[in-house]
Amino acid sequence: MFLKGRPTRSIFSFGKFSQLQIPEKKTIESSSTGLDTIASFDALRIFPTVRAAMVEEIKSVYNLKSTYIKDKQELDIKPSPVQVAAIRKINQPRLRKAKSASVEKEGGQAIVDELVKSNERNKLKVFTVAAETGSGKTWAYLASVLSKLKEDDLEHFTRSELHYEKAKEVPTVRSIILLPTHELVEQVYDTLNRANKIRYDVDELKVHSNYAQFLSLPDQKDSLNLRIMKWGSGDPHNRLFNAVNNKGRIDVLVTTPSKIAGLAKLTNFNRPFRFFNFTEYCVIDEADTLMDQSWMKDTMNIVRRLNKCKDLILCSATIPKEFKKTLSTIFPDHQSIISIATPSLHKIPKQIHVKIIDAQVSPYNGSKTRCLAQALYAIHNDGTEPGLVKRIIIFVNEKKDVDPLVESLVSKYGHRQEDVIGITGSDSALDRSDKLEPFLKPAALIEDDMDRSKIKILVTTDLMARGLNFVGIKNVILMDLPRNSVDLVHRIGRTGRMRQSGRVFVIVDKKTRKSWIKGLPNAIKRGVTLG
Ligand SMILES: Nc1ncnc2c1ncn2[C@@H]1O[C@H](COP(=O)(O)OP(=O)(O)OP(=O)(O)O)[C@@H](O)[C@H]1O
Repeated sequence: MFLKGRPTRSIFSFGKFSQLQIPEKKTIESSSTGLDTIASFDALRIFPTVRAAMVEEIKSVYNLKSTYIKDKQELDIKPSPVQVAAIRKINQPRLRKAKSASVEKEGGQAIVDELVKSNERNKLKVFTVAAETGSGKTWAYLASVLSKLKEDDLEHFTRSELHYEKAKEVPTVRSIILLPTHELVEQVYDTLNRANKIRYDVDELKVHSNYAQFLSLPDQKDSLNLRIMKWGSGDPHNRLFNAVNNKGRIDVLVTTPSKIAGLAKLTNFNRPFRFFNFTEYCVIDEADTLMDQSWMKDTMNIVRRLNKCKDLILCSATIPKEFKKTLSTIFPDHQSIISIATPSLHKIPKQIHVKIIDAQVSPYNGSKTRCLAQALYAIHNDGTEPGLVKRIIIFVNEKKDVDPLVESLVSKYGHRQEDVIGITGSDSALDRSDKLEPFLKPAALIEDDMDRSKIKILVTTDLMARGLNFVGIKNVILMDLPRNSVDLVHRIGRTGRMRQSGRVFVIVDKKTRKSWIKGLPNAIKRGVTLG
């Protein structure tokens, strides 16, 4: 195993495929202050109704199968480290608009003061949020964005109720969440939708008096009542235009960069980007993907158009080496970049156990498929997850290998056709969503499974490795060594999410049986940062 870097911080280098930026010590230290003292969302600056809806949404999808808790209402939801670190830094209040120039300062000085304040109020701030997989980054940025939308509404209301009502009719998109795939658009949209529907009793929230009048409004007192829209693959462009033109502003638009970039090709709409002229908050999730060369053009075309954007939040579980350079070319003013990184960034959660299986030895004699079949048999019969459908995710590097592997597991190794599912980018969005469904919710009881499956195997590529919130998956098998350490982190991160346990089996053969990969399990156990 390569251990390099200063003795105090050993790095596990993923061979020549090492692509992960070593997290900066000062960033981690500045993000870590107070992590151990803040054990409740109440201690964080979150708009009260957003906090209430968030906690209830997290409870609503919590996987009780990994706990001894019977009723979700008994859950005590505490903020994860990235949520503490990100919300504290992002949700800083900006200078609010002064009612009138400060009377004691006459003439020029008052104007200068107001200009300085106006710059501060409207200056673009770029936040980078980096934390390990499954650590709750989605709510780390949603809590911040939704709080700002509510604070802005409160400010409108404070000026006058008429002003507040008029603001709702302005045809604009107030905030955008950008994600790389249709599945992630669905996932974040579903999270927002659930939170938006949560009913709360404002009286029970014990809110500060300056919220009371605002929160007694009919459209505030029972639920967040935000206008949330997903604009995914297959959704026509005029669906966005009609939504904004006919019903007024959209609070949160969840979409992909290519959807918005596609507006530029429209000839039958004048000024198709006009709805983004007043967008104030933008999140780029899986930012290292959306800012790599294949996505960069679309992503940056959008960011450049958001000339009223105040907060740009770049979020990811991995910071590749070139990411820092990319950022400094786009945002030369380093002062405007506020980096947030948790101590566990680029570390595999310790509750994930990694095992290397050598397909070169007997009885596999170099056949990785035979080795895989044996691993599946062993998992199937190891007594874990009793009574539940065991779900296993297998990652291969090449899309062309998915179907042949599915076929081989069924025809050669006796698995039932309905128990082995292959997903690639060639599948339609609808097919992918149907196939993924059993893996995106807690394990079902065998007797409740429509196919009476005892095991459900998903064979897929890195397309499904990023960001997807697989629920309660206990076994991930890497049929091929990932191309680099970024992909390794995301594949492994489909299990062991939010402090749950998980196992990862890495199958190697003479081509990939590098000496260093054998050091991976021990490096993870020792909490070594991946390079
Ligand atoms: N404070 C919390 N306490 C318990 N569970 C939480 C908390 N915050 C979020 N979760 C749950 O943790 C799971 C993972 O959250 P999320 O998908 O945001 O992780 P992530 O950091 O974005 O992962 P990835 O890097 O893989 O995208 C979700 O099911 C979410 O409901």
